[in-house]
Amino acid sequence: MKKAAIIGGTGYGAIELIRLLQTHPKLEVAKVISHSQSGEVLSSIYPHLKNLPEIRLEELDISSLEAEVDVVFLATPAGVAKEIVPELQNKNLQIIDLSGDLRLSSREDYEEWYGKSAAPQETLNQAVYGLSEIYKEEIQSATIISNPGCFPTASLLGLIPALELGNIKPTGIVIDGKTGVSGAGRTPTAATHFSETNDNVSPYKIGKHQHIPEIEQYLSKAVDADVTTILTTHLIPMTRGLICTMYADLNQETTTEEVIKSYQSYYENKPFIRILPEGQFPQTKAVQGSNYCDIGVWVNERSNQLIIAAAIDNLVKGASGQAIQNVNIMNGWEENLGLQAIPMYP
Ligand SMILES: NC(=O)C1=CN([C@@H]2O[C@H](COP(=O)(O)OP(=O)(O)OC[C@H]3O[C@@H](n4cnc5c(N)ncnc54)[C@H](OP(=O)(O)O)[C@@H]3O)[C@@H](O)[C@H]2O)C=CC1
Ligand SMILES: CC(=O)N[C@@H](CCC(=O)OP(=O)(O)O)C(=O)O
Repeated sequence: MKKAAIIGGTGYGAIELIRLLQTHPKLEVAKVISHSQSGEVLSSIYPHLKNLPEIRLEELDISSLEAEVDVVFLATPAGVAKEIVPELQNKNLQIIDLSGDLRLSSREDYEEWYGKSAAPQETLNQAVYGLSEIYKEEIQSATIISNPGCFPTASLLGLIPALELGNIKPTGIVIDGKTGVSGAGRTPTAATHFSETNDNVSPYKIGKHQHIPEIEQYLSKAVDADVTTILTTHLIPMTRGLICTMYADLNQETTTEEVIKSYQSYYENKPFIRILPEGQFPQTKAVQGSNYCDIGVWVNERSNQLIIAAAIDNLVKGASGQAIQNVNIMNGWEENLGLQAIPMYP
């Protein structure tokens, strides 16, 4: 059994890792590290964890991690991993960062979009982008994984097949994203508190969302040319779930049936991608609590455009589930270990 440490122990990403790893046969949680509440028992903060063996939150001791664990998950806000990972990166550890700190290859882009100083270039160079279905080969030999953001996960999984297969033009792609409130983490803000989010749908971070450069970086990689795109994110009154509905111009006339077949073949043997049959579209409830990404497509023959919708659970495929999937790939294990639960419904 390999051992994992989780940094950022009292956050949503961390408790989702703990939930999922309960059923993992080859990886167990050995240490949960908290900068704000070390010494506390985690179930005193999260009562749903009460019947697990006691998890006492610990302080971070970077020097002892290598001797105690094999895998380190950083489920911390932007700005934390860029300080910690450089101290861990040449030790015998597999490191998975759930934040945006290591996702952008350009330090200037990070500083512009995140408003913080970037990680050292050497750390960025060693980090592999963990979009599991697309970069499996690179992930297999990685020691540092930069886990994708939630909107990038859904939009890249939805768009990359059509771009790589030449179905759509790389210009003028529009991504309309909607997310549940848990995407903003546990600390409440004026924008996320109940009376602001309940009975409301609101666009946010228009033109400024930190996932825009991440999406553009990997769309550009898919076509080997610079791609710009529009992402508009909306906060909606639900706890979990995220859906991106995307619009792109087709390169040539085609049918929904043909595009579905091409997606099915692109994602053959990818256990977490479910391509929906013609006439069906993804919905967040159908993936809730699971690592699935459901994708539906439709050719709008009147405008010669492709509509693609992709739904995930932001905390599972959008964060902790994909992080575990990446550890499975790095270790040569079955990709679905710890991730076999079917979605919760209704
Ligand atoms: N929520 C989501 O749907 C998704 C989240 N992510 C990313 O994953 C990461 C974790 O997200 P999430 O768990 O939702 O966020 P939370 O805000 O719920 O948790 C983050 C945790 O990090 C710790 N932390 C906060 N500030 C600091 C600091 N200055 N130094 C060290 N630790 C700190 C805290 O835990 P403690 O005090 O116990 O150390 C905090 O609870 C973030 O980078 C987020 O952007 C990515 C995709 C989706
Ligand atoms: C509702 C909400 O605020 N969601 C967050 C999700 C970001 C996230 O979790 O990803 P990073 O790791 O890139 O910060 C947002 O849209 O910024």
